[in-house]
Amino acid sequence: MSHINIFDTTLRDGEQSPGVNLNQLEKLEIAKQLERLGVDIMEAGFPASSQGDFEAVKAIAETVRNASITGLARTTKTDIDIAWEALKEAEEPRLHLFLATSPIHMNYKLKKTPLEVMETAVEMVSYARKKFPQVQWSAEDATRSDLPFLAEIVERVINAGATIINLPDTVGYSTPEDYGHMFRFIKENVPNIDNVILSGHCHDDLGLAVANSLAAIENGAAQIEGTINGIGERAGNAALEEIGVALTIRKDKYPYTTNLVLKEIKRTSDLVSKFTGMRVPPNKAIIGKNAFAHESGIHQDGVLKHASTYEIITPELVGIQSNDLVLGKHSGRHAFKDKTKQMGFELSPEKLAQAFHLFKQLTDTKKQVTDEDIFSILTDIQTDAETVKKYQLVAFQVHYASSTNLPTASVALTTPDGDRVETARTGQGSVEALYNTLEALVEEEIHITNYQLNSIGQGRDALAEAQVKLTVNGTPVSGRSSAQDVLEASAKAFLNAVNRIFLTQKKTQKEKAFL
Ligand SMILES: CC(=O)SCCNC(=O)CCNC(=O)[C@H](O)C(C)(C)COP(=O)(O)OP(=O)(O)OC[C@H]1O[C@@H](n2cnc3c(N)ncnc32)[C@H](O)[C@@H]1OP(=O)(O)O
Ligand SMILES: CC(C)C(=O)C(=O)O
Ligand SMILES: [Mg+2]
Repeated sequence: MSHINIFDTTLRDGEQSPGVNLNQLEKLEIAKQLERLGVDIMEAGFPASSQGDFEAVKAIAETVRNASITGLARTTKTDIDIAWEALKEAEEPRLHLFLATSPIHMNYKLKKTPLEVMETAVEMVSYARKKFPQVQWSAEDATRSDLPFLAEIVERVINAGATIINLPDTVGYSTPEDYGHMFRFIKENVPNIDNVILSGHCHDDLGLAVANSLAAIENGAAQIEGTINGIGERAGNAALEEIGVALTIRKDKYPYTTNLVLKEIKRTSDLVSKFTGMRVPPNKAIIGKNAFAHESGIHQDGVLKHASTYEIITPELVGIQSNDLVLGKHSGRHAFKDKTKQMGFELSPEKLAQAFHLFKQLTDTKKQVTDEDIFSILTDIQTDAETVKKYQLVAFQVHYASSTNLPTASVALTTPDGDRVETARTGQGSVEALYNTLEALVEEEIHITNYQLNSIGQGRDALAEAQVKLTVNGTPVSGRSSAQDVLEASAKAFLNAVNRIFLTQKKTQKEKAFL
């Protein structure tokens, strides 16, 4: 059976989703989880695009040992040099160099002739190979490129030293038949094509990304690129969990192996969803809440008689536990520590103590503490930047007197300089009153762009998770927090977002020296 390399780009193309803004701690947590999931290559970011991306890629390259780490670069020596500085400590550093080959992109965006594009690609691949043992070259917008031109440029970049050739459907325009045909054409018309690995990279603008990826595999691609939960630019990228499970469940049709550990899918999906704030729709294949739920009588009857009547995938295959009831009021530190390990967290002793304290507080007020609740506590704590100066919530109160009076919130905070400040404001609703008060207390200029409230699990005592997107002095940031009380979760999510600006500000100063 042939092997398919799985190339994950959640941290690069996935982070290009509008409104998504991951900090370094969150990126590292996702990277460690992708390693557990068994991806072969991880695209950790675009190092030359910002100091923040450079640092995150570097940290991931220095941490992850069981996957090849790559970073994106334009065809410029500066981008390649910066990428090398970020990636050189990786176990297997790899450069991902791209340049568009379609007439539309060459004419209107790059303003280069096909010959200039060809020469630039060859020169930069050859430059990159002096540093990197592996160079992947991507023909951006390959699916709208002239095929004979594509074949010629691919042949030349292979001669220049490219070791992987990626043919992306950048704008999600292709159909499975077109995409398969392009791979066959390149296989048949590029004489040195067997010296490299061919890769597929699909976007979901027409809802065909996974189907196109499978067509690429059937026509010679030995590497497939995608993201967890299918997040990414516009309608997103091919969802890797769907490709991994399709290759497993339909082995009869696709006789290929991957290194994916399918039971890590659920946890990976949960982490990505939580950190990006992009919730998974209930009907999403493989990891949606309804993916294994049977609602109608005839289906339920069938499943009770024999699960395979309506179930082609078992929840256990992708790591969904049927019974997620776990620790309770009387559990101690050892059991809790053991649980955190089982859930894939490696917490410092201080963070573990903090998590245990929150868990115990929750068992006092919530009837059943589930894995979902513990996961939420642990992810919040794991990615809380402890060293940064921050605003902290001391106390708050919201008065909702009657439907004729506006709610009033009073809040007390400690500021990054350690001062205590407090004030009160009204609003049309309780959350607005609270946010008006917080805005009045923080020094920074705040503009809220999005606010979402969800419950974690079920029941009237379920944890609330608030996610907020705002601009702080014009810089977009997002924050989240969970608590049993919706207002507490909302206030903490607001401060979580504002506090991120201190990380960003540190970077901005460095960035001046960097660019
Ligand atoms: C298909 C994809 O997903 S490609 C990856 C897209 N990802 C991103 O763009 C996210 C990160 N990007 C950024 O932070 C910024 O765009 C930066 C830092 C990379 C560049 O910022 P700026 O220098 O301000 O340029 P800006 O983004 O406005 O324009 C892009 C420039 O790169 C050029 N360019 C685009 N692709 C390439 C390429 N592969 N190689 C060389 N140059 C390229 C464009 O033609 C344009 O050049 P011009 O200024 O001469 O017209
Ligand atoms: C950078 C390239 C590979 C890309 O993301 C695309 O073309 O979609
Ligand atoms: Mg892409």
